[in-house]
Amino acid sequence: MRAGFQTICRQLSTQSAERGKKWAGYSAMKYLIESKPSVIGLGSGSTIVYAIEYLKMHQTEFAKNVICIPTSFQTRHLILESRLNLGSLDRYPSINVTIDGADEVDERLNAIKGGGACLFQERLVAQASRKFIIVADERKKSKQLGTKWTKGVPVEVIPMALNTVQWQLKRIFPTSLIKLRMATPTDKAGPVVTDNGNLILDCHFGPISDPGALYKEIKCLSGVLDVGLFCNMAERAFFGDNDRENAGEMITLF
Ligand SMILES: O=C[C@H](O)[C@H](O)[C@H](O)COP(=O)(O)O
Repeated sequence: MRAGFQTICRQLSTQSAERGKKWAGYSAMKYLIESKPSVIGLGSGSTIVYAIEYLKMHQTEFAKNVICIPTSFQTRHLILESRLNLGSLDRYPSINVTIDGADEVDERLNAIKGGGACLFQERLVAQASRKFIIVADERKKSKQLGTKWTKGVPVEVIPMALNTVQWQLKRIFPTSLIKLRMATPTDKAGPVVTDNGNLILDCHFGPISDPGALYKEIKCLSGVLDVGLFCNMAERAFFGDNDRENAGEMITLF
């Protein structure tokens, strides 16, 4: 009986989160289209699906012509499936604007990313972009990173460096839990493998007082490909309201 009640609560919370994600994805894409960019970056995850859906639904001249740069296998597939123009960083090293999801976002629009193991390509595309926009449902808004997203900061590590990087991290952060991310056993045995053939260490630091400094400290370890802390990159964010249909908030930094 109790388990049934919990299942219903979980379903309701998922449904309301989808409402928030949809508003964020649709609104950000609508906003992006207004500036008529020629090359756009598309992030990964479940919220970005709504942004791509909006573009697909509006089969305008813009949708026919805009070049879309993916940040993952997932997004590449979505772009092709939606019959949009797939581009690459090789051909388009400069991007007008990128929309991407996030796992937690603070008031300065610093974000934890990589909950879906897609951080490295996301950063490549974000750093090639003149504007970077975050889309998320309101649960992701936070006063301090590390307080809402409790699964840890994702760190992408090259497989041959796994043990030594894990050891280094434990030495630098002795009180933090550092865990190799494992796949769901029904989907794959063993660890999660990223689109780049690497592994993910989820690092539980608790509340993060200086995300920029933490990013630099971890990123400089050899064997670390990327760290899921995106600081001073986003200039705008769309947070969808989970309780009300077609509602949300846009935050602009500069
Ligand atoms: O690795 C995944 C990406 O960083 C996603 O953008 C992030 O996890 C947010 O995903 P979602 O929109 O599914 O919450």
